[in-house]
Amino acid sequence: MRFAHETLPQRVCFASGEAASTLRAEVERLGARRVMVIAAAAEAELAQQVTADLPVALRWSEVVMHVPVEVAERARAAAAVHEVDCLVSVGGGSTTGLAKAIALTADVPIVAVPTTYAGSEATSVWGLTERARKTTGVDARVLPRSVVYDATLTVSLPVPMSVASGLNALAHCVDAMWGPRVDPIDRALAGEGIHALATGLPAVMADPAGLPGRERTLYGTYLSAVAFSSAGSGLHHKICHVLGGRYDLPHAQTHAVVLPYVLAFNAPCAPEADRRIAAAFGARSAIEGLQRLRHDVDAPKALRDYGLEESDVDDAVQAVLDVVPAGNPRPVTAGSLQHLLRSAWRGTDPSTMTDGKEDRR
Ligand SMILES: NC(=O)c1ccc[n+]([C@@H]2O[C@H](COP(=O)([O-])OP(=O)(O)OC[C@H]3O[C@@H](n4cnc5c(N)ncnc54)[C@H](O)[C@@H]3O)[C@@H](O)[C@H]2O)c1
Ligand SMILES: O=C(O)CCC(=O)CC(=O)O
Repeated sequence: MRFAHETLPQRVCFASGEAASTLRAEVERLGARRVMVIAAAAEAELAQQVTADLPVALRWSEVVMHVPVEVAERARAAAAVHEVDCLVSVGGGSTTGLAKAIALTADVPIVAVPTTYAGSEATSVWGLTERARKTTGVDARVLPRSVVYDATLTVSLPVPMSVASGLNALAHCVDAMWGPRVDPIDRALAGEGIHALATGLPAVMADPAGLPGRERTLYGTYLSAVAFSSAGSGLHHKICHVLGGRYDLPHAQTHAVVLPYVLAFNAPCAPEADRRIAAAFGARSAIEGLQRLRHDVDAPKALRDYGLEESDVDDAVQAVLDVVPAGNPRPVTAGSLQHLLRSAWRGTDPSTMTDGKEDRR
């Protein structure tokens, strides 16, 4: 066996019901005196609850999904004017993403308090959108120094958003199985992540106010993000980044819709991934396990429901072809991508994707 796996330096605190005291301790560990709290207006109350004891120099609420560069520039300028020495993000992936955009140029530490299952808090991946093009990169400076997971903060996340966001996390696990830098440790983390999410999300559906399902989903989220960050963006993430950046589609729902199509496309040419994903779901095949979960949680079904026009599909195919990751288990052609995206647009049965016999390497 030969591989090198990089474990990222980060403290992770699971602290249900104790975000405020845990966050304060984490900020004190960093010796911070001038904290910038980043929270969207919708999460202002949650943020106030957990940051009341911090030495706050600035509260920032302009948060936009996919982090447009002009929003990042305004936040960076404010952070500089207020001489902040620590960024505390309280919110979903959009909020964490803005903190990362600031840390990328200001080199100040982030403490992240996630309130969705996007997983950005546990990756060193940043994303910025400029003129409808989403650029992503990897930089050690954007990895939050500490993460505080408090499941009570996710109880207010509506069930449909919880499902979509949890499937965003599941997509990190699945895409990690064939990501460009995947190693056996990533696969092990991704398998445990799939198992946690596949049991956590139905529990959230059954009891949205209960903590066990929320805690399990957060645990799966963390594992998914570590696996994804190490393995890198595979075909699924590249497709979703094009759709999110170019057509401003909602991030989590886009992931939730596209995932079964990419899985159905790649699995026939990725037998080990198929076997591991199936085992994590307790199913005969990866796609059977994913489709069962999607049915049980009433997952988002079609891109046409989330703002993509049918006439955008051809344009999207060309844009994705430019960013297909090297080493995808199955060769990607304009024709296969066209079929994949058109199927995802309509929400047709993913098992109608071809079985890949003609492409098997
Ligand atoms: N860099 C990474 O590794 C990474 C990973 C995943 C996602 N992302 C980025 O994250 C963004 C998407 O994140 P997201 O899907 O979490 O969306 P989001 O952060 O935009 O949140 C979605 C919605 O949920 C609301 N919300 C958040 N927490 C809530 C709560 N506890 N209760 C009620 N409402 C709540 C928000 O106000 C918002 O309206 C995208 O820009 C994506 O690119 C980055
Ligand atoms: O921060 C980003 O926008 C890039 C990484 C990312 O979005 C992961 C994902 O697609 O869920």
